Amino acid sequence: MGGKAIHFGGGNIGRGFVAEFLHNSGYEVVFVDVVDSLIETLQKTPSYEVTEIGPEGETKFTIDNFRAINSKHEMEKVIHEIATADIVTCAVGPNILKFIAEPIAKGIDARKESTPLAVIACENAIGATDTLRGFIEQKLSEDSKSSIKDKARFANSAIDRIVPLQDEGAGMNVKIEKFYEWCVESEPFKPADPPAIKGVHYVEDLQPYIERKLYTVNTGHATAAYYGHNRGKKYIHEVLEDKELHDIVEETLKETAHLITTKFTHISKQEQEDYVKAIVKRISNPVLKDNVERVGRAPLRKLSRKERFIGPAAMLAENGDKVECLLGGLEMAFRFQNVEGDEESAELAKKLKQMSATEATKDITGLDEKHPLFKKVEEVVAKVQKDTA
Ligand SMILES: NC(=O)c1ccc[n+]([C@@H]2O[C@H](COP(=O)([O-])OP(=O)(O)OC[C@H]3O[C@@H](n4cnc5c(N)ncnc54)[C@H](O)[C@@H]3O)[C@@H](O)[C@H]2O)c1
Ligand SMILES: O=P(O)(O)OC[C@@H](O)[C@@H](O)[C@H](O)[C@H](O)CO
Repeated sequence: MGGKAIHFGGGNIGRGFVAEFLHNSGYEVVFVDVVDSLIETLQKTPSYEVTEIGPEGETKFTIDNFRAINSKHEMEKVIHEIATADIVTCAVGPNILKFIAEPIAKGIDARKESTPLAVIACENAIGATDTLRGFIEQKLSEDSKSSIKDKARFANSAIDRIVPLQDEGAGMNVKIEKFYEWCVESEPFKPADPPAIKGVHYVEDLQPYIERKLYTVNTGHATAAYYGHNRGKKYIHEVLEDKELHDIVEETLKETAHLITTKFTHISKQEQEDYVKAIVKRISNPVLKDNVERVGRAPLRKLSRKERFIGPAAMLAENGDKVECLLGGLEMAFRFQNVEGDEESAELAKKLKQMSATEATKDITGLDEKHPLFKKVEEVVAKVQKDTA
């Protein structure tokens, strides 16, 4: 075990989850970020603490054996590190993948290692590594493209662990829930073994894992966040303490549970019910103090075609199944406008002002006008537009 892992994004999930696992598996972690203060602090800090909060109390881990590079100022260094690394991971947000592709491509071009680089994107999105790969391929030399299997292997992943915003003054330390699930595709590494990262669950077929995660954990979370924001709640656990909103979250997850158990027939109704129960318990945890604005952040991304509302609702509507609760959460997501510090929420407000309901539905959700869900979503958009005019 051991080796070197380059991790893009020294934020919450990066420091708190991905780096913890890589560190505990013997890898030296090189953080790459664009925030000067973050990189400077990491460079001055020999170690930081990850505190896992579970039902039986807290467990602390010390993370050391890391370095940090600012890609805004030292791109050549980043490229050199990638050329000599074993693994590249990232947790930067799905919209940032296009910006980190160039140094990865140049690092792959410069590789002389006999083993391929493992590239694993750790974002809340379906096929995030494939998306990153697409951007990387646009920047790769023809030589690397023709021998890509020898130079890099790309595996999608599904990553689940709640890392809330950290307390002011916490420095680099991260408070995190004890529960975790990190599933990674095994197929792309064959015939070699996948990277030895303790705690990673390698799977042949990631689709059921990522869809179940996004359309249960994140659909439930987002429903709570958008209703909560609308009702003036500060934290997710406060939303779940409200009986009416608690029921709304549970009813919404019955709709997505129907989709999951009919689409992936190896997941039984009982198994999905237990999964939902565990998730409602996780997001109700008051110790996490997870802000509704963090969970609702970037509403345009969350309202897009494969995301937590439109993704499951579209598939359910195609089968003529019930989507009313998902539409309720969707309405609240459309109402998440002009939230301080959230650029997408301002852009959402602008789009809803400037476009007709039909145009806004097409533009924001990516739904085709002929799709069986389209009219229902268009009605929601028109209603929000009328109320917020
Ligand atoms: N926090 C969670 O509970 C959680 C759980 C699972 C998955 N995720 C996913 O992980 C990703 C990151 O989430 P987070 O909560 O850690 O966010 P975060 O904002 O705490 O961290 C993102 C980091 O990426 C950095 N970054 C931005 N642009 C960059 C660039 N061009 N190069 C390098 N770094 C760059 C930011 O400066 C920041 O430090 C998201 O896709 C999120 O959906 C988060
Ligand atoms: O990270 P986002 O913005 O896609 O979604 C916000 C939260 O739902 C998310 O970060 C969860 O905490 C996480 O996905 C739990 O595994």
